[in-house]
This record gives sequence, structure tokens and C-alpha cells, in this order.
Amino acid sequence: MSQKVLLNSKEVTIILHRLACQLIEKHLDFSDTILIGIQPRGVFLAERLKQLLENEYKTPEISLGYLDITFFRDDFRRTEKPLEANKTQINFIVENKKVIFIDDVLFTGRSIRSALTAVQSFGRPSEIELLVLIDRRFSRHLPIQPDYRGRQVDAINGEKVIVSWKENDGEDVVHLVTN
Ligand SMILES: O=P(O)(O)OC[C@H]1O[C@H](OP(=O)(O)OP(=O)(O)O)[C@H](O)[C@@H]1O
Ligand SMILES: O=c1cc[nH]c(=O)[nH]1
Repeated sequence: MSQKVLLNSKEVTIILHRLACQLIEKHLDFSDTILIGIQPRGVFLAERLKQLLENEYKTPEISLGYLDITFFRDDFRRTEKPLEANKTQINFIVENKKVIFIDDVLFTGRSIRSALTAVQSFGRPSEIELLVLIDRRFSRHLPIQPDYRGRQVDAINGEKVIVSWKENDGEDVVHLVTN
């Protein structure tokens, strides 16, 4: 196995600031907007962006929820080992709100397809956008694209992009791992 650094900590920080500014450009004071981190790894990115927006860019407090998609995946019945769900926590009204899904990597698009189904239980948002740190190009199985992306990456089958976060993994870094 070999691994190459795609983004180091400084680059991740710069990208997070850019994404925060792009969100402000569109959503201004976030009064009608809520962030939803896709469990498990989208939550780290969503929490970072919320902190950055509120602490550095002085937005009002932004609503943030977590959405688990485990049992909404189209392949969940194919898995042999028992599945473990993560927490879904959406403590506010989604009806007529602008929702921004946040995830670390966009690959086939199947996770986001599942999230689109899962969020329906919480109401009908006025719109849903997608923000990802890494957009793997030429890999989609579904017509799903990000509205905000940190970095577009070309990776081939057999390679995997791994996003690590300081609070969970000790360092902010994005690797391309080859088996
Ligand atoms: O566009 P897709 O093909 O759905 O891939 C994107 C998903 O892949 C990763 O999760 P993964 O499926 O590896 O699950 P995990 O984070 O629970 O390990 C990542 O965190 C995204 O949610
Ligand atoms: O490269 C990939 C593909 C899917 N999910 C990831 O986290 N990385």
C-alpha cells in the first residue's frame, strides 16, 4: 500500500476559509439555512465550517444537524456483516429551509442519494445544496454534483481518498491511498 498527500493541513485550512466565504456569499446571515453533516465523516467538516463561520466571520448562530444514511443506502441489504447506524440529530424544522448537505468525499453519489431520501422524514426543504471537501471526478453513478467543492481529484479504481481531521485523527490531511 502506498499513500500520497493530496492536501496538507495548511491547504485544508485555506480551503475551509474559501468554502466559508462562498457559503456567506450565497446564504448571508444563514437565517433560512441549515447545515446537515452526513454521518459519519461529513460531521467533522460541518462542525468546522460552523465554527469558522460563527467565530471568524461573525455570522449569527447556524443550525447544524447530523444525518445518518445507513438504512437508506440502496445496497444495505447486500451487506453481510450487521450494520451499525450513527446518530441522526436534527432538532429544528427543515420545512421550507435551505439545506446544505456536507460530506467529506463525493464519489459515486450514492451516499448523497440516500441522504436525499433520509431527509424527507424531517420535512420538505425549499432547496438542498451539496458541499464536499473532495470531489472525485469521473466516478459518479448518479447525476449528483456539488454546489461547493474544496478540491477536485482524479483517482482511479483501487485508489481511495482518505480525509483525516485533527479532532478525530490527530491531523487535518487528505491522502490518496493506493493498494
Ligand atoms: O459518493 P459515494 O460513493 O457514496 O462515496 C462517498 C462516501 O464515502 C465515504 O463514506 P464511506 O462510504 O466510506 O463510509 P464510512 O465513512 O462510514 O466509512 C465518504 O465519507 C462519503 O460519505
Ligand atoms: O475515495 C473515496 C471514495 C469514497 N469514499 C471515500 O471516502 N473515499
